[in-house]
Amino acid sequence: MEEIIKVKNLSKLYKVGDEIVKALYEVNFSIEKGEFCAIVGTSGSGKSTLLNLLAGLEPPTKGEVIINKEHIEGRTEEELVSFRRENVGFIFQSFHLMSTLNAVENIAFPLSFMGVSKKERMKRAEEMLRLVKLTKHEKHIPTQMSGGQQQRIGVARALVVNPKIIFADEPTGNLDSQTSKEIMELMQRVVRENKKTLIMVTHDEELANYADRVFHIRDGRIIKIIDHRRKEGN
Ligand SMILES: Nc1ncnc2c1ncn2[C@@H]1O[C@H](COP(=O)(O)OP(=O)(O)OP(=O)(O)O)[C@@H](O)[C@H]1O
Repeated sequence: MEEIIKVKNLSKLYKVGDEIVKALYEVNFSIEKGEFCAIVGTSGSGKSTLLNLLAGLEPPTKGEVIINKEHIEGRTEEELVSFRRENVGFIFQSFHLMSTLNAVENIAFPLSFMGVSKKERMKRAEEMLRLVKLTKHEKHIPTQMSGGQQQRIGVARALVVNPKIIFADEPTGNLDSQTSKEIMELMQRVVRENKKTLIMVTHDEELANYADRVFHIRDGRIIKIIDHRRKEGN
């Protein structure tokens, strides 16, 4: 199995007044290509901090983040911008769709920064629209779609750039429980079919169980890792 993410002794400390907050403290793990991993914990446990360090959105205080055999800690902001563009897709809690663009244009949007021709952008966006089963809503702008449909567009948009890793921070935080399950099933399916690696942050243990492995985090430390793959005999 190919290792896509490895972290070694990863820590993020914040100084607040005279106090040092250990948002993340000496964390070690690795993730294989094609895994769907959930990071679960209560508010303030360090989930978003971990996601931000893995995605190269923030530098660690100490330790190593190795993505696809390359160290990303210690890189300049400019280098991180191109690292993210080439390797990473994001799915957000509040969807972050462009209100004036329709469904297919929203999906195509990230490709406009990558020198892809308009014809090719639309072709790839249409493929993603089919993947998330929203072809009938191609021309709908975000306000003409439900929350669940908007997040399916969010999933398609994250995939259109063909990233190695997709990060999702509370992707169903704004959705009802039934729609949340549908989005989890969609993410599980597209990750499997497209052999993508997905790292999702959630405070919801039930939704976390859709993942192959669940990392439980408390006070900035990983306290246990539940592996569902073993149960299935894989
Ligand atoms: N910029 C910052 N300055 C100081 N402390 C911070 C900063 N960012 C996060 N923290 C602290 O680090 C700890 C972990 O925060 P983090 O945002 O990672 O938690 P979380 O598990 O994602 O929480 P939530 O579910 O509420 O988003 C918390 O104690 C938080 O107060």
